[in-house]
Amino acid sequence: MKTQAPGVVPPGLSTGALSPSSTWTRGPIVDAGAAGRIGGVSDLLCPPIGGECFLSFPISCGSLCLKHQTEGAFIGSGGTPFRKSFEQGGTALKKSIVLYGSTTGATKAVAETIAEALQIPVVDVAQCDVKDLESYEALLLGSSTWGFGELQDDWAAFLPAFEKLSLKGKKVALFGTGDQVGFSDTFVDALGILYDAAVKAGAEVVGSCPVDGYEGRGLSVRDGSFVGLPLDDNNQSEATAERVKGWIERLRSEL
Ligand SMILES: Cc1cc2nc3c(=O)[nH]c(=O)nc-3n(C[C@H](O)[C@H](O)[C@H](O)COP(=O)(O)O)c2cc1C
Repeated sequence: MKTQAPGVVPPGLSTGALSPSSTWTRGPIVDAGAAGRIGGVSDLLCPPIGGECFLSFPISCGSLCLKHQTEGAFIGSGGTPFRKSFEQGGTALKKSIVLYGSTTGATKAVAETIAEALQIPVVDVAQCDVKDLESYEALLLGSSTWGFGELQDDWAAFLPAFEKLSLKGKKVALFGTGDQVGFSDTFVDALGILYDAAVKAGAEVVGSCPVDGYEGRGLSVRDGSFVGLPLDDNNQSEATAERVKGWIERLRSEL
């Protein structure tokens, strides 16, 4: 860790109930990925240590860490408080990767958005060596659905190798794009296929979504919820950005 000279909270950032100038000092610069990312723009780096808490947020020149002497302090951006993350003890995001299959680019675009927001690698399943997945603690799997309820082609080719993995102790989150009007009975069925494969391999699947707001149903609905994040750029493109954003925020606490 490198340490910086004392400073103040950069302008434009809210420190909640705390004064940005009187009590905050600029702390060490930390590799945010190594320290763990928790929520929104700000990242809580670790739980209180010796009565201090350490918080960071990405800014254009990197990740700046602020140190405050008061337990329970929080910092946020855009009005989002991070006290909740703080109270949860600052769990770091597991070592995660996004793996996607996409034929016309819709799922690829979502995969890249998710990977960028979580600052984790993203790989096209068509280019993936299954051995490369073993070192990850969490896999975010994306696939579109083709035919009538079939996995995207590259995913279909990869599935036999994927099914041989042991995913015991690992977490899996699923997302996918589909068309709930043209294919109302097989809407995002790929999520259901990947869900079954992940559960069979011993993974814990997180990131389910309520069915509210969707007309399509199919294999991806279990116990009244989608097993992952369903997206429909064919009919509800205006909802995609918000759905992705909300899902990412929930995932941060589930991964
Ligand atoms: C021939 C064809 C079959 C499709 N079958 C389904 C389907 O069964 N279920 C579904 O939800 N979407 C289905 N879709 C819609 C695609 O999954 C959707 O357009 C998706 O966003 C494509 O994503 P990609 O570009 O990442 O492959 C189908 C589309 C086509 C053209």
